[in-house]
Amino acid sequence: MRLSPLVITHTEQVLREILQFAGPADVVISRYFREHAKLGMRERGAIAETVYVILRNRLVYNHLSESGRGAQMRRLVLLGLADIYGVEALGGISEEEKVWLEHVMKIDRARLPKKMQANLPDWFYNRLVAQYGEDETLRLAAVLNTPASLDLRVNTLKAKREDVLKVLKEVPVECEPTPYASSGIRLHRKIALQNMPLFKEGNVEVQDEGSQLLAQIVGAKRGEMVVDFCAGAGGKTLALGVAMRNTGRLYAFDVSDRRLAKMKPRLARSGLSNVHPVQIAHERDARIKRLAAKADRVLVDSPCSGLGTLRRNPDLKWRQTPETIAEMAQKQQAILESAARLVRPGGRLVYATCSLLDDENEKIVAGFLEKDDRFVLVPMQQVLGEGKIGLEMGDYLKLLPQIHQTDGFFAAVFERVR
Ligand SMILES: C[S@@+](CC[C@H](N)C(=O)[O-])C[C@H]1O[C@@H](n2cnc3c(N)ncnc32)[C@H](O)[C@@H]1O
Repeated sequence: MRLSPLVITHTEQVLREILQFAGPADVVISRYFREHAKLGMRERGAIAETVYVILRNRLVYNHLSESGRGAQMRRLVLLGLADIYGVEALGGISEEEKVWLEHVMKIDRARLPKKMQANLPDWFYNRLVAQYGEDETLRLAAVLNTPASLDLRVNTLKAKREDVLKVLKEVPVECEPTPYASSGIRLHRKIALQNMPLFKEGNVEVQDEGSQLLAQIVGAKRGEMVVDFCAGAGGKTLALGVAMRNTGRLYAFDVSDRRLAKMKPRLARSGLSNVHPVQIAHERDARIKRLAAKADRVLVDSPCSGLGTLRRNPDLKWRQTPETIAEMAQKQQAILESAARLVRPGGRLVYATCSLLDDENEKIVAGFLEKDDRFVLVPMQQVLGEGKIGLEMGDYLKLLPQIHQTDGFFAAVFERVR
């Protein structure tokens, strides 16, 4: 099947905008498609996929595009398209471009410098190497630079995992239970889930297995008072509400009205009625004070660099800098300190990020424990045992894409002992 030459020109235009890194790639792509309503589904799919491949492989493509002639943006797009569809599938390329592409596609990328193969910005690569060593960083980078699987969480208020697996297999959709999360299903390919009764009736939600595990380690129980301090569009809120079997009170705080609004239809589908979304102005908002020392459990799913989610958001690695990480760390410390005030004596506090960097993880935990001696760390192995989760961890939950096939996640659990 030959691709329309239009795919090349449109991808060039979108890419030009995205490479200015003024906003998230998915937002730019959605806007571009709204402005070009006539683009067909197939073209849209090809444009989006090509942009993502280029963002993932940017360093290697920059290197390969040094040869050849014409605008560099076009050469990047041709490389992306050739990687996905093969040179023969490209419509509207000149003979010269074809010869060039056939030549560069034969280059053995495994012989390029390791750092280039990782396709990560220098500062990030260096920090990962300092944390994990070079070999592990290369394994991590290789997986971070591939698309994620599609994971679902079964809403066990409405359905059983084995029944949902049966329905999916009848479609047929190849899928299997996730290895660690108790309600997860992993699909082998993306499907138009939004149109399926399973989704519309609230039996499943899309959620990475790592996110499901974070909600599980909170350990929320029936009848408790739980606070999801950075609830966003409610991914973990929904999982917590189900763990509480739709009883007790679950506060969903966030500073973003827009994100909280996205939680509404999800809540409606889920059938949960124990969730109370509250928009707060900032982490020291007066509305938080009346819950001081009342919560059994508080989850801080903190704003972070998102560098653990590069499989889904490959543009993040080019948008973050050491400066944005340092700013983020200050915010994380402030949010964790404020959220801690809500925990009752004997209650638990969970700090989580989807970052791979110590600066946003271990260092925040150390800073917090140093300042607030009412809290002690609960070793993650103990927490996992309590939740019957079959994972081996030390003090923290550290999920890594190359090992656990999830996004990169970090979590620490604290108990208030005074
Ligand atoms: C990692 S996201 C949360 C994702 C969400 N928990 C989920 O599972 O879908 C972090 C959230 O923190 C929110 N946030 C940022 N600053 C905050 C603050 N000072 N207090 C509370 N929430 C904040 C952001 O709006 C964002 O929605």
